[in-house]
Amino acid sequence: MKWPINKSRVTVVGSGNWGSVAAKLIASNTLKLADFHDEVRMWVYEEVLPSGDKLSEVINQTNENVKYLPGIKLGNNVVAVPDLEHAVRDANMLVFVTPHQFMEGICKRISGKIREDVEAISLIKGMEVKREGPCMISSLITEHLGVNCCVLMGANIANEIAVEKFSEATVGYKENREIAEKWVRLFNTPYFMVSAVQDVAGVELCGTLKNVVALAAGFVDGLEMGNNTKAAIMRIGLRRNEGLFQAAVLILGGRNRKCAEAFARNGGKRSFDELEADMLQGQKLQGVSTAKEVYEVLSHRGWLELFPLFATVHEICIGSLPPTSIVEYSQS
Ligand SMILES: NC(=O)c1ccc[n+]([C@@H]2O[C@H](COP(=O)([O-])OP(=O)(O)OC[C@H]3O[C@@H](n4cnc5c(N)ncnc54)[C@H](O)[C@@H]3O)[C@@H](O)[C@H]2O)c1
Ligand SMILES: O=P(O)(O)OC[C@H](O)CO
Repeated sequence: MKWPINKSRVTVVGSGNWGSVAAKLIASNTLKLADFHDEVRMWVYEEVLPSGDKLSEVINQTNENVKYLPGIKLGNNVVAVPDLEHAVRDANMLVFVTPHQFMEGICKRISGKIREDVEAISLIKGMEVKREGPCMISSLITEHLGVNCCVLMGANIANEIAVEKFSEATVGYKENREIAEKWVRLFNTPYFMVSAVQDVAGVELCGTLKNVVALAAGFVDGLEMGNNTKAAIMRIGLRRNEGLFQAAVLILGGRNRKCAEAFARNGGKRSFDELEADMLQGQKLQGVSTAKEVYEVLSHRGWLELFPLFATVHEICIGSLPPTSIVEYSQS
């Protein structure tokens, strides 16, 4: 039998809720695609479980991420690796899917320790704000690692994709259509339909800002204002950017919305840190820090009045405004 000489090796950097589902999707495809090695390494930020066992060892024994995706088999070709450098060193396709606040540290740790021919993709929603301005996570990866970085975003709640309910996502790429199509083949399944567009910034921004919109929706739910109010808040707040966010606002079933609902129900008396710790069992909220980052960018540029929804969400999150402001500002 003749094997292709240049088979690609994939490593998933991250093993939370979406990271584990991404590994499952990819592993189902590498078994079928002749130009990929079957094995998919998944970097695990090591944790000791209440049983005293190490998470990475339990994943390899049970083929399940018992903490972040319990009850779902990842595929026998997924190998959990707790050593970050070991996880990435042989891969030429790196899939980044950690909470965004950890990415800069991860990039610094692996800089100079990856193959020269690496192609990267980010599934991460978030941004870093520097003195020079905002930096989306795909740009952060490119800057630190010197690699091309696509993005994959969509109306994707990981737990639903894990049980193979139909959904879709978009790969955003800069120039190389061939690479984008390779990523599409790696992720696409009958229940996860992936397409590609030549627009990294648009795809990544929609995915990222959706988490702030989801907080606004959660505040309205917590105030028990109903669906009409929720739709009105979205439309008024985003009127200048309606088209951009039409798809994003549909994704309201996730963790950001849920925690924001609890925050508003408690009248803002319990912080998001507390709610995250109580409600998410180690999973991380991205919307609250994204709201802060977006606020800093808007404030720096003098654009706060142009994006009242984003500004109000941040001020509610930090306790400068009560949750009811999400409705009041729209009425003014
Ligand atoms: N979960 C979803 O439905 C979903 C869907 C689409 C996109 N996303 C995005 O994917 C990204 C990753 O989210 P997730 O759901 O896979 O993660 P998660 O919130 O479920 O899990 C948190 C992860 O962070 C790890 N972690 C904790 N402390 C760490 C540290 N100091 N350094 C490095 N890692 C640490 C944990 O081990 C765990 O793997 C986020 O940007 C999120 O917005 C999530
Ligand atoms: O659970 P959330 O709120 O982080 O949302 C999950 C994804 O970002 C939805 O696309």
